[in-house]
Amino acid sequence: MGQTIFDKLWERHVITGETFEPQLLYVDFHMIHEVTSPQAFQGLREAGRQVRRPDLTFGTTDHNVPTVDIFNISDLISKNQIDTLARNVKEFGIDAATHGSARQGIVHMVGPETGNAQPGKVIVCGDSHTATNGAFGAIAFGIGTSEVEHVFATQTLWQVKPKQMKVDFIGKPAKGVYSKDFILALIAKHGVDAGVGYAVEFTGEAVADLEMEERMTICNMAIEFGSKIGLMNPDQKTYDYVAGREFSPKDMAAAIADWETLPSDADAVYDKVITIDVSKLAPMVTWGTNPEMGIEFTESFPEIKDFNDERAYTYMDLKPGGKPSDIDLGYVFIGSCTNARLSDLQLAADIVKGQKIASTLTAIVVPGSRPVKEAAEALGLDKIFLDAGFEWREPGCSMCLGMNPDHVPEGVHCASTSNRNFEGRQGHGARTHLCSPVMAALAAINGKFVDAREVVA
Ligand SMILES: CC(C)[C@H](C(=O)O)[C@@H](O)C(=O)O
Ligand code: SF4
Repeated sequence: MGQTIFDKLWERHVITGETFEPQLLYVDFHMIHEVTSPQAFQGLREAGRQVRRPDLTFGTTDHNVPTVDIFNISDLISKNQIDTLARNVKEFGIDAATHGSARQGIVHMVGPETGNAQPGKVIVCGDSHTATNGAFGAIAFGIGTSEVEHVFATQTLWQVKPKQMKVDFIGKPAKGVYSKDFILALIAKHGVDAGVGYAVEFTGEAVADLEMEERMTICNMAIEFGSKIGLMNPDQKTYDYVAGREFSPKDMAAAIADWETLPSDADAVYDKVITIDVSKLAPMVTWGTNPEMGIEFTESFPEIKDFNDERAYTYMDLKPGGKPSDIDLGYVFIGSCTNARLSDLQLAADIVKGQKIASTLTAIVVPGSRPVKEAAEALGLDKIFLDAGFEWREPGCSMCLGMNPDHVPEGVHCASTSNRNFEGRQGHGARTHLCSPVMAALAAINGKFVDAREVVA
């Protein structure tokens, strides 16, 4: 019987234990950030332990980073977490993209950018969007703080092998429809719980056609589909992305020869298969308070079917039957580990170029990392955004979640390229509408959502 990429990677990493019982997995790479690592370091210290493989561990600061002046951290908890990370990596001998350094960025951007995200690896991080790295053909998943401590001490982790699902994206998308729309459409159709207990392989010609950055957007939101693990088969685009980075393999030819054995076999068996024809998709916009509460731009907000819908409509101050184009937007946020890579900013800048944002709203662009910020500035994208009336910020998680000074004001509707639209996620009473970077850029210009298919040539 054929094997999936997931089977192959799992098998390579099991140290001990029986299938369907907890098995001890070897961890190839461990990313850490300032929010979920302090207690784990403290645990090590109290037990008199060291980090077993500091060379396989890498840190960055992201969640608490102020994006106007990164060194002016007025919130004491934030400052303490950022200072603590700097102290801990120093004490335990870990390499890090420290505050303000050239490699700094959102943790799920730093792994790929430094060449640490590679096919064949098991990658973990104390953060739920770690599956972003799965786009490289890796098993990558988020872990809790006690597991972070376990990985520090042993470079291993106990895990039960999950079931497997294949999500086949077939067809070619219309212009104006992006990978963000693929994943939002999958979640809207099947729900935020559909992936619970599964490792999800995203595959099909529509995935093969995507560039690596667009692929990462899909794997990033596996957790919004309920799955800790989302992954893709590596191909030439993957190898080209990994090559030439700081931590890419010294012998790329040998690495590629191995990576070519990883993709799922044609006769591999899955516990569940979902097929989505992306040629039938339209740009997506969420109307409610979880990522499943999303519709195609041309649809109306659905009828109330349960208490959750009722509560979401009240929180969002919207009504069934309304349209995305009716939403009175006051904010636009282009950022986050879902959609703040260079290609996202380029797509948004192409829309914005030579235009002005609507006078009724505030719009900010927050590059996901310093390398992205610098590359964007080298291309003059910062000027395009600034000329249009956007703010151009320092990299960090920013307005994706209210852990730093960037908040959407209470009651204000925000078009956001991030991944979560929970109550209060972008600030107390903030009303988030998830969408692609192009939909967000168009919304900034028009003051309301418009159909990207009618604008993108
Ligand atoms: C703060 C962190 C633990 C959290 C996560 O795990 O995802 C955050 O990154 C988020 O996106 O909600
Ligand atoms: S950008 Fe948002 S989703 Fe990504 S790690 Fe930061 S807070 Fe989490």
